[in-house]
Amino acid sequence: MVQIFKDANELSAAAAKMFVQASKEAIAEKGSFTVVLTGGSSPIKLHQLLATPAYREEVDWANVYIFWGDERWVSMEDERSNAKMAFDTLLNFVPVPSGQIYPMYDAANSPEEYAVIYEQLIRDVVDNDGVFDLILLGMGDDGHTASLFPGTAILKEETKWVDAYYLEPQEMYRITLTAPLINRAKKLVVMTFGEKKTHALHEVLEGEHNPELYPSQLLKPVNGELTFMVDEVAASQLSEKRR
Ligand SMILES: O=C(O)[C@H](O)[C@@H](O)[C@H](O)[C@H](O)COP(=O)(O)O
Repeated sequence: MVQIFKDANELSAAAAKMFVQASKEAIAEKGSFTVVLTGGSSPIKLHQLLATPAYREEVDWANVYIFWGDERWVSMEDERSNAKMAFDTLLNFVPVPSGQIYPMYDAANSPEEYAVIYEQLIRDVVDNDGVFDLILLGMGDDGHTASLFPGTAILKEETKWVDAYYLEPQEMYRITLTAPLINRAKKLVVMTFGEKKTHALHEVLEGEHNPELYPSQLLKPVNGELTFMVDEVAASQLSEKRR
């Protein structure tokens, strides 16, 4: 499903309502809400809204479990850290127990070792089937999502849930959930907006199937639902029927 909003503000407000609703449903059903946050700049407004009293008080944070979809392998003080961004914009302002926050980084391990540990953490905290209640994702200008970049071997991964690799062009390690795990989620939401995303969004949703080039095409939930929340500018090359 594609939802089109006037601008990033409207999109972020709708995403905040969706987050609240998803948390209520999951907690009513099984007592916990397991959510995966994304990096990049797209979720910043959503985070800031969730930290305001109107939304903050609607979420039962004591039962929320926070994971990440991907991370740049840098310390949590580094400006490039997705975890740092989430603490600075959301997690420092909401009463989620610190023991229920699982950054995708640990200085005591190598990225490859930590990928194995993180997968086990998901089995222990989420469930043995790796079904998250909500996975939030962004999309890069090139159609990547999480750290699933065009042309990388990780796009072919079929068994591991988490993996790490050296991303040559950025000269750093990335650690990421893989498509087989992401596609197990109950709810997958890709938030993306702005002119730089127009071309990739069109290719991902309406272009030829070529996930090697547009990895967001790998998003195909097995049992859950996939929603692209986009703004009018990003959607401007989509066919009429979507708008
Ligand atoms: O750590 C990362 O780089 C991300 O998690 C990545 O997948 C991001 O979501 C996209 O690159 C979109 O980034 P923007 O939101 O900044 O456009």
